[in-house]
Amino acid sequence: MKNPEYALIVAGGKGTRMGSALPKQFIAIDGLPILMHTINAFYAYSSTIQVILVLPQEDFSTWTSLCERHHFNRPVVLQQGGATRFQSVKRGLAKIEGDGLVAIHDGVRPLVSATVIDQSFRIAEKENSAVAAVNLKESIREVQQGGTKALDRTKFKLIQTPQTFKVALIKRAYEMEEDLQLTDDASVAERGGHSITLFEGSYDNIKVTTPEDLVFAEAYLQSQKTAKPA
Ligand SMILES: Nc1ccn([C@@H]2O[C@H](COP(=O)(O)OP(=O)(O)OP(=O)(O)O)[C@@H](O)[C@H]2O)c(=O)n1
Ligand SMILES: C[C@](O)(CO)[C@H](O)COP(=O)(O)O
Repeated sequence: MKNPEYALIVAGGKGTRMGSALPKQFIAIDGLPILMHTINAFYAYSSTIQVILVLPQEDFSTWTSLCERHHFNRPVVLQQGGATRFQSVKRGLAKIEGDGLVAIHDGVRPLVSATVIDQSFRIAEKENSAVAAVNLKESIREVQQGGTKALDRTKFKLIQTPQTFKVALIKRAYEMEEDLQLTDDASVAERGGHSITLFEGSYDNIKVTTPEDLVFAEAYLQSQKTAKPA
Protein backbone atom coordinates (compact mmCIF):
# COMPACT_ATOMS: atom_id res chain seq x y z
CA MET A 1 0.00 0.00 0.00
CA LYS A 2 1.13 3.57 -0.75
CA ASN A 3 2.60 5.52 2.18
CA PRO A 4 0.30 8.34 3.41
CA GLU A 5 1.52 11.61 1.86
CA TYR A 6 1.45 14.99 3.60
CA ALA A 7 2.29 18.49 2.44
CA LEU A 8 3.47 20.74 5.27
CA ILE A 9 3.16 24.26 3.90
CA VAL A 10 4.82 26.87 6.08
CA ALA A 11 3.50 30.41 5.78
CA GLY A 12 4.12 31.72 9.27
CA GLY A 13 6.65 34.38 8.31
CA LYS A 14 6.42 38.18 8.36
CA GLY A 15 7.75 38.89 4.87
CA THR A 16 10.06 41.66 6.13
CA ARG A 17 12.10 41.74 2.89
CA MET A 18 8.93 42.22 0.82
CA GLY A 19 8.08 45.32 2.86
CA SER A 20 4.35 45.00 2.21
CA ALA A 21 1.63 45.70 4.78
CA LEU A 22 -0.22 42.59 3.60
CA PRO A 23 1.81 39.44 4.52
CA LYS A 24 3.42 38.32 1.24
CA GLN A 25 1.73 34.91 1.27
CA PHE A 26 -1.61 36.72 0.82
CA ILE A 27 -0.54 39.01 -2.04
CA ALA A 28 -2.46 38.14 -5.22
CA ILE A 29 -0.70 36.99 -8.38
CA ASP A 30 -2.88 36.34 -11.40
CA GLY A 31 -5.89 37.21 -9.22
CA LEU A 32 -5.28 34.61 -6.50
CA PRO A 33 -3.30 34.84 -3.21
CA ILE A 34 0.18 33.29 -3.49
CA LEU A 35 -0.66 30.72 -0.81
CA MET A 36 -3.66 29.42 -2.77
CA HIS A 37 -1.47 28.85 -5.84
CA THR A 38 0.90 26.86 -3.61
CA ILE A 39 -1.88 24.72 -2.14
CA ASN A 40 -3.36 24.18 -5.63
CA ALA A 41 0.03 22.91 -6.84
CA PHE A 42 -0.04 20.12 -4.24
CA TYR A 43 -3.64 19.21 -5.09
CA ALA A 44 -2.68 19.17 -8.78
CA TYR A 45 -0.11 16.53 -7.82
CA SER A 46 -2.62 14.45 -5.82
CA SER A 47 -6.26 14.86 -4.81
CA THR A 48 -5.65 12.70 -1.71
CA ILE A 49 -2.68 14.58 -0.28
CA GLN A 50 -3.19 15.80 3.31
CA VAL A 51 -2.23 19.45 3.61
CA ILE A 52 -1.12 21.06 6.85
CA LEU A 53 -1.01 24.84 6.61
CA VAL A 54 1.02 26.82 9.14
CA LEU A 55 0.02 30.47 9.58
CA PRO A 56 0.50 33.07 12.33
CA GLN A 57 -2.56 32.82 14.56
CA GLU A 58 -3.33 36.51 13.98
CA ASP A 59 -3.70 35.73 10.26
CA PHE A 60 -6.26 32.93 10.65
CA SER A 61 -9.16 35.33 10.16
CA THR A 62 -7.54 36.91 7.07
CA TRP A 63 -7.14 33.40 5.63
CA THR A 64 -10.78 32.53 6.33
CA SER A 65 -12.06 35.69 4.66
CA LEU A 66 -9.76 35.22 1.64
CA CYS A 67 -11.07 31.65 1.28
CA GLU A 68 -14.63 32.98 1.27
CA ARG A 69 -13.80 35.74 -1.22
CA HIS A 70 -12.07 33.35 -3.65
CA HIS A 71 -14.47 30.41 -3.07
CA PHE A 72 -11.39 28.42 -2.08
CA ASN A 73 -12.41 25.19 -0.38
CA ARG A 74 -9.36 22.91 -0.57
CA PRO A 75 -9.19 20.97 2.73
CA VAL A 76 -6.28 22.03 4.96
CA VAL A 77 -5.43 21.39 8.61
CA LEU A 78 -4.55 24.78 10.10
CA GLN A 79 -1.74 25.12 12.62
CA GLN A 80 -0.42 28.17 14.45
CA GLY A 81 3.12 29.23 13.42
CA GLY A 82 6.12 29.97 15.60
CA ALA A 83 8.66 32.80 15.82
CA THR A 84 11.04 31.15 13.31
CA ARG A 85 10.69 28.81 10.32
CA PHE A 86 12.17 26.03 12.51
CA GLN A 87 9.41 26.50 15.08
CA SER A 88 6.70 26.69 12.42
CA VAL A 89 7.87 23.43 10.80
CA LYS A 90 8.07 21.73 14.20
CA ARG A 91 4.52 22.78 15.05
CA GLY A 92 3.28 21.59 11.66
CA LEU A 93 4.94 18.20 12.08
CA ALA A 94 3.10 17.77 15.40
CA LYS A 95 -0.16 17.62 13.42
CA ILE A 96 0.95 14.42 11.67
CA GLU A 97 -0.07 11.18 13.36
CA GLY A 98 1.53 7.93 12.24
CA ASP A 99 4.15 7.43 9.55
CA GLY A 100 4.32 8.29 5.87
CA LEU A 101 6.10 10.90 3.78
CA VAL A 102 5.99 14.64 4.28
CA ALA A 103 6.93 17.30 1.73
CA ILE A 104 7.89 20.46 3.62
CA HIS A 105 7.35 23.45 1.36
CA ASP A 106 7.53 27.24 1.66
CA GLY A 107 4.08 28.77 1.25
CA VAL A 108 5.74 31.46 -0.85
CA ARG A 109 6.97 29.09 -3.59
CA PRO A 110 3.74 29.11 -5.62
CA LEU A 111 5.23 28.03 -8.96
CA VAL A 112 6.32 24.55 -7.89
CA SER A 113 5.24 21.95 -10.45
CA ALA A 114 3.41 18.66 -9.92
CA THR A 115 6.42 16.95 -11.54
CA VAL A 116 8.85 18.30 -8.94
CA ILE A 117 6.46 17.34 -6.12
CA ASP A 118 6.01 13.85 -7.56
CA GLN A 119 9.77 13.34 -7.89
CA SER A 120 10.31 14.44 -4.31
CA PHE A 121 7.88 11.82 -2.98
CA ARG A 122 9.20 9.03 -5.24
CA ILE A 123 12.84 9.70 -4.30
CA ALA A 124 12.14 10.12 -0.56
CA GLU A 125 10.30 6.79 -0.57
CA LYS A 126 13.54 5.07 -1.60
CA GLU A 127 16.20 7.34 -0.09
CA ASN A 128 14.48 8.70 3.07
CA SER A 129 15.00 12.28 1.90
CA ALA A 130 14.60 14.27 -1.33
CA VAL A 131 15.61 17.92 -1.47
CA ALA A 132 15.07 20.08 -4.58
CA ALA A 133 18.23 21.89 -5.74
CA VAL A 134 19.53 23.73 -8.80
CA ASN A 135 22.96 24.72 -10.11
CA LEU A 136 24.23 28.26 -9.67
CA LYS A 137 23.97 30.40 -12.80
CA GLU A 138 26.24 33.15 -11.58
CA SER A 139 29.76 33.39 -10.21
CA ILE A 140 30.24 33.54 -6.46
CA ARG A 141 32.84 35.04 -4.16
CA GLU A 142 33.41 34.47 -0.46
CA VAL A 143 33.53 37.56 1.71
CA GLN A 144 36.69 37.49 3.79
CA GLN A 145 38.39 39.89 6.13
CA GLY A 146 39.86 42.63 3.95
CA GLY A 147 38.44 41.39 0.65
CA THR A 148 36.72 38.64 -1.28
CA LYS A 149 37.83 35.40 -2.92
CA ALA A 150 36.46 33.60 -6.01
CA LEU A 151 34.94 30.18 -5.33
CA ASP A 152 34.30 27.23 -7.63
CA ARG A 153 30.55 27.41 -8.24
CA THR A 154 30.38 23.78 -9.40
CA LYS A 155 30.91 22.82 -5.75
CA PHE A 156 27.65 24.53 -4.69
CA LYS A 157 23.89 24.07 -5.17
CA LEU A 158 20.99 26.43 -4.52
CA ILE A 159 18.53 24.69 -2.24
CA GLN A 160 14.77 24.94 -2.71
CA THR A 161 11.69 23.28 -1.31
CA PRO A 162 9.97 20.80 -1.40
CA GLN A 163 12.19 18.97 1.04
CA THR A 164 10.56 15.59 1.51
CA PHE A 165 11.28 13.05 4.25
CA LYS A 166 10.00 9.95 5.98
CA VAL A 167 7.81 11.39 8.74
CA ALA A 168 9.49 9.57 11.65
CA LEU A 169 12.97 10.67 10.53
CA ILE A 170 12.19 14.38 10.24
CA LYS A 171 10.08 14.48 13.42
CA ARG A 172 12.97 12.97 15.37
CA ALA A 173 15.42 15.44 13.82
CA TYR A 174 13.19 18.39 14.81
CA GLU A 175 13.41 17.30 18.47
CA MET A 176 16.88 18.94 18.54
CA GLU A 177 17.43 22.31 20.14
CA GLU A 178 16.97 25.11 17.60
CA ASP A 179 20.13 26.37 15.90
CA LEU A 180 19.55 29.60 13.98
CA GLN A 181 22.31 28.70 11.52
CA LEU A 182 20.19 25.84 10.18
CA THR A 183 17.94 27.57 7.65
CA ASP A 184 16.21 24.57 6.10
CA ASP A 185 14.89 21.09 6.86
CA ALA A 186 17.78 19.30 5.14
CA SER A 187 20.20 20.98 7.56
CA VAL A 188 18.10 19.84 10.52
CA ALA A 189 17.95 16.25 9.20
CA GLU A 190 21.70 16.31 8.52
CA ARG A 191 22.41 17.51 12.08
CA GLY A 192 20.28 14.54 13.17
CA GLY A 193 22.79 12.24 11.48
CA HIS A 194 21.02 11.61 8.15
CA SER A 195 22.56 11.93 4.71
CA ILE A 196 20.62 14.11 2.27
CA THR A 197 19.56 13.17 -1.26
CA LEU A 198 19.28 16.06 -3.69
CA PHE A 199 17.26 16.01 -6.89
CA GLU A 200 16.91 18.48 -9.76
CA GLY A 201 14.55 21.32 -8.77
CA SER A 202 13.49 24.02 -11.17
CA TYR A 203 14.59 27.61 -11.83
CA ASP A 204 10.97 28.76 -11.94
CA ASN A 205 10.33 27.38 -8.41
CA ILE A 206 11.29 30.75 -6.92
CA LYS A 207 10.79 31.82 -3.32
CA VAL A 208 8.82 35.06 -3.43
CA THR A 209 11.02 37.17 -1.16
CA THR A 210 11.46 40.70 -2.56
CA PRO A 211 9.14 42.86 -4.75
CA GLU A 212 10.66 41.95 -8.15
CA ASP A 213 9.83 38.28 -7.47
CA LEU A 214 6.16 39.24 -7.78
CA VAL A 215 6.79 40.59 -11.29
CA PHE A 216 8.42 37.30 -12.31
CA ALA A 217 5.65 35.17 -10.74
CA GLU A 218 2.89 37.17 -12.44
CA ALA A 219 4.64 37.00 -15.84
CA TYR A 220 5.31 33.29 -15.41
CA LEU A 221 1.65 32.50 -14.73
CA GLN A 222 0.56 34.60 -17.73
CA SER A 223 3.05 32.76 -19.95
CA GLN A 224 1.69 29.40 -18.78
CA LYS A 225 -1.80 30.49 -19.85
CA THR A 226 -0.72 31.57 -23.32
CA ALA A 227 1.39 28.41 -23.69
CA LYS A 228 -1.69 26.17 -23.13
CA PRO A 229 -3.43 25.00 -26.34
CA ALA A 230 -6.93 26.50 -26.77
N1 LIG B 1 8.34 32.16 11.66
C1 LIG B 1 8.30 31.74 10.39
C2 LIG B 1 9.17 32.29 9.42
C3 LIG B 1 9.06 31.85 8.10
N2 LIG B 1 8.12 30.93 7.77
C4 LIG B 1 7.92 30.55 6.38
O1 LIG B 1 9.11 30.04 5.79
C5 LIG B 1 9.10 30.32 4.39
C6 LIG B 1 10.45 30.87 3.92
O2 LIG B 1 10.76 32.04 4.64
P1 LIG B 1 11.03 33.48 4.05
O3 LIG B 1 10.97 33.58 2.60
O4 LIG B 1 12.26 33.96 4.70
O5 LIG B 1 9.75 34.24 4.58
P2 LIG B 1 9.62 35.32 5.70
O6 LIG B 1 10.24 34.87 6.97
O7 LIG B 1 8.16 35.65 5.73
O8 LIG B 1 10.41 36.53 5.02
P3 LIG B 1 11.42 37.57 5.68
O9 LIG B 1 12.63 36.76 6.09
O10 LIG B 1 11.69 38.55 4.60
O11 LIG B 1 10.73 38.19 6.87
C7 LIG B 1 7.95 31.30 4.12
O12 LIG B 1 6.90 30.62 3.46
C8 LIG B 1 7.58 31.75 5.50
O13 LIG B 1 6.20 32.10 5.65
C9 LIG B 1 7.29 30.38 8.76
O14 LIG B 1 6.44 29.54 8.46
N3 LIG B 1 7.39 30.81 10.04
C1 LIG C 1 14.03 26.59 3.06
C2 LIG C 1 14.54 27.54 2.02
O1 LIG C 1 13.52 27.90 1.12
C3 LIG C 1 15.63 26.85 1.23
O2 LIG C 1 16.10 27.69 0.24
C4 LIG C 1 15.08 28.80 2.65
O3 LIG C 1 16.20 28.55 3.44
C5 LIG C 1 14.01 29.54 3.47
O4 LIG C 1 14.24 30.91 3.44
P1 LIG C 1 14.81 31.77 4.62
O5 LIG C 1 15.04 33.12 4.04
O6 LIG C 1 16.10 31.09 5.02
O7 LIG C 1 13.75 31.71 5.67
